[in-house]
Amino acid sequence: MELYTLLYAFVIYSPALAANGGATFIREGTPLDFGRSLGDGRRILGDGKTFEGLLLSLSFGLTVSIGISRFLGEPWITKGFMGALGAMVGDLVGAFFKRRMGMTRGQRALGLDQLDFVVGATAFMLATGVPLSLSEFLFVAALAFVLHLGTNAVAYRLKIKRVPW
Ligand SMILES: CC(C)=CCC/C(C)=C/CC/C(C)=C/CC/C(C)=C/COC[C@@H](COP(=O)(O)O)OC/C=C(\C)CC/C=C(\C)CC/C=C(\C)CCC=C(C)C
Ligand SMILES: Nc1ccn([C@@H]2O[C@H](COP(=O)(O)OP(=O)(O)OP(=O)(O)O)[C@@H](O)[C@H]2O)c(=O)n1
Ligand SMILES: [Mg+2]
Repeated sequence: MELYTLLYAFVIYSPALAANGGATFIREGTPLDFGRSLGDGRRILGDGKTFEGLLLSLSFGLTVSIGISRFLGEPWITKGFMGALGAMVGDLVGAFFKRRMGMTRGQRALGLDQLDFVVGATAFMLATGVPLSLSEFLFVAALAFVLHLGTNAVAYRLKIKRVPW
């Protein structure tokens, strides 16, 4: 794949990446599941998924979308935002499965933690009519996996994240 294609893939996923990073700045907030549990006795989503985190992440995602739209054209405000929204929905689906598997908030789920938001962003961007190739997806997934390990270790040291993963 050409370098240009890789750069393009990174740019169109950047609202989603920024959204996922943005939520981390909220350490406590109103849980999206309002503290409710399912029949299995476990929380629907848990305390790590809040209204405040969702709002902040979408604001970051929108800001970056507006930024990339200056180069890619106005439709990217919507397309980028859909990527950010998809990332956060993917993160919620990931948390839902973690709770169903009996994992507590912040417990490590290698693979799921790094890729839930990339899968969500991809699904939402495809639904918005963004043509994504498998190689672009695989590139961004691999990049997000490595970046996620790095950013989270740094975010933990800066006391932004509770756990280093
Ligand atoms: C390649 C290796 C091994 C290391 C790379 C090290 C690296 C990239 C360091 C960057 C360090 C940095 C600037 C850290 C700041 C700490 C921080 C704010 C981290 C936020 O990200 C945490 C993480 C949360 O994920 P989780 O909730 O699922 O656990 O988000 C992961 C995000 C990504 C993998 C996407 C890439 C993110 C970034 C490059 C930085 C974070 C982006 C923002 C804060 C958004 C900025 C947006 C605006 C509008 C200014
Ligand atoms: N919708 C969201 C997503 C994230 N966060 C904040 O960002 C932190 C890091 O997000 P993430 O790593 O995705 O959550 P975890 O703490 O790992 O929780 P879970 O096990 O539910 O994924 C969360 O703890 C929470 O403080 C939030 O407030 N609202
Ligand atoms: Mg997550």
